[in-house]
Amino acid sequence: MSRVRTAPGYGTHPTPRSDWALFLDIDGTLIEHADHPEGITIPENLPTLLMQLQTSFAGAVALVSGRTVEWMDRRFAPARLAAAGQHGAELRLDPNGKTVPLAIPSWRQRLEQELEAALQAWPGVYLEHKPLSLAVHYRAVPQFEAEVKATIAVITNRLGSDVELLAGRFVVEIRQIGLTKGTAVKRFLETSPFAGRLPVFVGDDVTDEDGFGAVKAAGGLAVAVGPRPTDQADFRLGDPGEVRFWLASVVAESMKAEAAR
Ligand SMILES: O=P(O)(O)OC[C@H]1O[C@H](O[C@H]2O[C@H](CO)[C@@H](O)[C@H](O)[C@H]2O)[C@H](O)[C@@H](O)[C@@H]1O
Ligand SMILES: [Mg+2]
Repeated sequence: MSRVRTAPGYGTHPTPRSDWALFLDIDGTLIEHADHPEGITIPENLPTLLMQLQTSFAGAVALVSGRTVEWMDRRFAPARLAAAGQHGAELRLDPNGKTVPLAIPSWRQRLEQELEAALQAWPGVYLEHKPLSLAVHYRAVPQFEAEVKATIAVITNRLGSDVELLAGRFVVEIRQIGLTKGTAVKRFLETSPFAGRLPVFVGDDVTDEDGFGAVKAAGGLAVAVGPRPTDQADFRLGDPGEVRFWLASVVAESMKAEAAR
């Protein structure tokens, strides 16, 4: 596998192969972070880029995110991809198929009520309501991190053993135990058109480590985005702008190869 480095400031990335199965995280990987989950900007050419990638890899491209699949469809329209949402709690193996919720947490309503009440103590902390999970964001007020995390731990401890906390950057995701980006990737790799391809996972955060682990266990490659240290990365790109630039070059290569056939 050759390692490519281009202009200064541009990270390392693998040489593309037409037999890749590509797994893409969203926030911090395809799009730049913003202070609020709905404050992000979708670059104008991103939906087209995603559709071109689907063509380049015969449909073997999936979004694997903490976001809901409904959010992905709405914000990336007209692009519609295979997808795993809410950190593996929902799955859509076929872009034209239905999204399957894999976990309906029994504790969600009680947790929502208790968190809503408790988090009022820290103005600026935002509770994101997702159907199968909840996310507590403290990006706007990072000074409250320790107190917010301690409070979440106390509340979730009361809810039983099937609750899992997942700490990301300025966020604590609360979800049903046992489903991760890694379990989602494994499921994709058992299914056409992903099965039999070389899996490549691109992600920026601690929640992507499960995805990295799953592709590496299948002989694939992990591409880290941004500065967060990780032992699993084979390659590293600096930020979502570099990721999009790289993916566009992958599409261009694939179109050139197709035209030469
Ligand atoms: O798995 P990802 O695609 O990386 O999604 C992870 C979470 O992303 C969103 O939250 C994060 O991005 C927001 C916008 O930049 C930012 O304001 C927040 O602090 C970040 O945690 C999203 O809101 C979550 O639902 C995702 O799980
Ligand atoms: Mg991310």
